[in-house]
Amino acid sequence: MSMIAAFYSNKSLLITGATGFLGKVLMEKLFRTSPHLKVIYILVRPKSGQTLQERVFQILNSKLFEKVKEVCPNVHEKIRPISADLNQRDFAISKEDMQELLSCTNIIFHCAATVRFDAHLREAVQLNVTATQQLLLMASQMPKLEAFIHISTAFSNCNLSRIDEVIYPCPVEPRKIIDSMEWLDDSIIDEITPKLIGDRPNTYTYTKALGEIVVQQESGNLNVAIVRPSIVGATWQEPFPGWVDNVNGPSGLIIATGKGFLRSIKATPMAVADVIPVDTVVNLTIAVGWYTAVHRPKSTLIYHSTSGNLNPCNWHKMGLHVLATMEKIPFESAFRRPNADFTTNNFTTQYWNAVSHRAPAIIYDFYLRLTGRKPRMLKLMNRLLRTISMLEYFINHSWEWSTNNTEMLLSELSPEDQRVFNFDVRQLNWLEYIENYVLGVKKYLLKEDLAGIPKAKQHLKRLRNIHYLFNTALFLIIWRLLIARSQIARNIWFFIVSFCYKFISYFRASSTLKI
Ligand SMILES: CCCCCCCCCCCCCCCCCCCCCCCCCC(=O)SCCNC(=O)CCNC(=O)[C@H](O)C(C)(C)COP(=O)(O)OP(=O)(O)OC[C@H]1O[C@@H](n2cnc3c(N)ncnc32)[C@H](O)[C@@H]1OP(=O)(O)O
Ligand SMILES: NC(=O)C1=CN([C@@H]2O[C@H](COP(=O)(O)OP(=O)(O)OC[C@H]3O[C@@H](n4cnc5c(N)ncnc54)[C@H](OP(=O)(O)O)[C@@H]3O)[C@@H](O)[C@H]2O)C=CC1
Repeated sequence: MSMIAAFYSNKSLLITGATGFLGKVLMEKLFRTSPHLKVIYILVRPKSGQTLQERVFQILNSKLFEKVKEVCPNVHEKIRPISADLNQRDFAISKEDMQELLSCTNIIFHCAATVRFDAHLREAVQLNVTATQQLLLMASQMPKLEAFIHISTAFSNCNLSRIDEVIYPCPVEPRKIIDSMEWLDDSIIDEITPKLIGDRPNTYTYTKALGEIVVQQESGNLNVAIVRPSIVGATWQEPFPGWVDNVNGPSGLIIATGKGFLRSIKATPMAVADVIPVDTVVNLTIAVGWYTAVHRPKSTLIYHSTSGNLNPCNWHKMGLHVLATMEKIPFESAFRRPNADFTTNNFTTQYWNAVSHRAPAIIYDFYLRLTGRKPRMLKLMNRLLRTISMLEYFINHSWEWSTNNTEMLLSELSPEDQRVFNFDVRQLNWLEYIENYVLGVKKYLLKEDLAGIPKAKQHLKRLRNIHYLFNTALFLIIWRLLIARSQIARNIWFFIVSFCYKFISYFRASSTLKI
């Protein structure tokens, strides 16, 4: 019997960010391994015209939750959605709901955040710092609370190259930042943002670092722990391999590559691709919840959920595996054949952006115009290039994360728990993982049917022929123009033609002699 699973039985949990990528996998695993847990409260906001109930219904009826329904048929009774907006005072939770949360919650998993790299500092501070502070305040009024688990990111201190499982200070105290956001206007915030974030690449990593300091400073007597995942990717094993449902991190780039939009990207090929499967992060998080509640460590422990120091894979290897898988399992209706490469300096990046990204988009838009349709490819390409420019920082640096606490926790688990809540990334086979990832992107994100693979292959063959035809035509046109304008080109042309003529004559003569 798993000790961790037994621990969560009869517990009331509170999860923020449960509708997000990580939150959903966390809920799924908790229900599947501890079907006797009492209730999971989730803080949800109405979104895209959907009520809370509709959002929960959609999650429970998704493919991800299929296995849960087998072991926990009354799962819908055990999820209690609470209307909340983490941007509002007291999260805009009703008095009755607040009362219930305060009196019943045993464990909190705080996953909600804005993960956008371009979020305005005010918005990022509100969600990643102020909301964390408010949640800690709520937690301090929960008499039954046993543990508070905060999900941060391994990149919160990405301005350092070696990162230990400790909280690093920031020059300006989070409380001062929170205060200033209340009275500074947007234009001044815009002006001071670069100075505040310093050598971090965006407001996301900066505010996640502030969030950690808030956890450290304001947790009082609570049992608190922080989990820091690196780049979270599709599931490795559970509930099934390759599940993913958003375009963040590598997933969007896998789509852009498979559909033939992305042809080159500035990267350091030998830099570590610190991708970590979402189920590995979730297993660690659940184990951390158990350990923090049961063993009550004296200080706030930080756990790195990273792959680089235990089972490294670099971008070159990852890129090759992605492309090789796309040969076998192509995506449908590709714009061009998937054939991406890494560039290593700004000049070649700009060159390939012009030649391989913008030029084909302009040509395609011209074709759309000719056929009476609305041009859209250049706009799409520019958005993709903007997205890539924001991700580039993470594929051009390497970090070394220590994982002492994570390894300590693994050694504390019983063999059964090590199996059920496996977060030992050393067992990950990258080749297999990437194949499943690409397949998962195709099935769960793009919703493409595997029966369409032969047609997709046919389409790629057609694209290859168009590519050859286009290149040959382009070569002939350029050559023709050169011959018309340059004596040197004409001389080269006559030299090649006479050489070929002589070669054929010689070949003919020698074959006649043999007879
Ligand atoms: C020799 C061999 C060679 C072989 C070579 C082979 C080469 C090829 C192999 C290729 C594969 C190898 C793997 C390489 C992976 C590298 C990944 C590194 C990730 C590092 C990540 C993170 C570390 C930190 C981890 C954390 O701790 S945090 C979690 C991560 N957080 C994020 O990843 C948020 C990012 N995103 C945003 O910050 C917003 O998305 C924003 C960008 C502002 C746009 O924002 P905006 O333009 O306003 O609008 P959106 O609606 O958001 O999106 C607008 C449009 O862009 C699309 N799109 C959004 N995203 C992405 C995305 N990723 N990739 C692509 N498209 C995306 C979206 O589909 C929409 O398309 P559309 O609808 O227009 O068609
Ligand atoms: N994905 C990754 O690569 C990594 C993620 N992390 C961390 O993991 C955690 C989860 O990330 P992930 O699941 O990928 O992110 P998602 O963007 O998928 O999920 C974010 C969650 O936060 C919720 N949320 C956002 N704003 C509000 C709000 N105002 N009120 C209530 N809820 C809100 C979202 O709700 P809604 O559905 O309503 O938008 C959603 O449930 C984050 O803390 C992130 O920093 C760390 C490292 C890497």
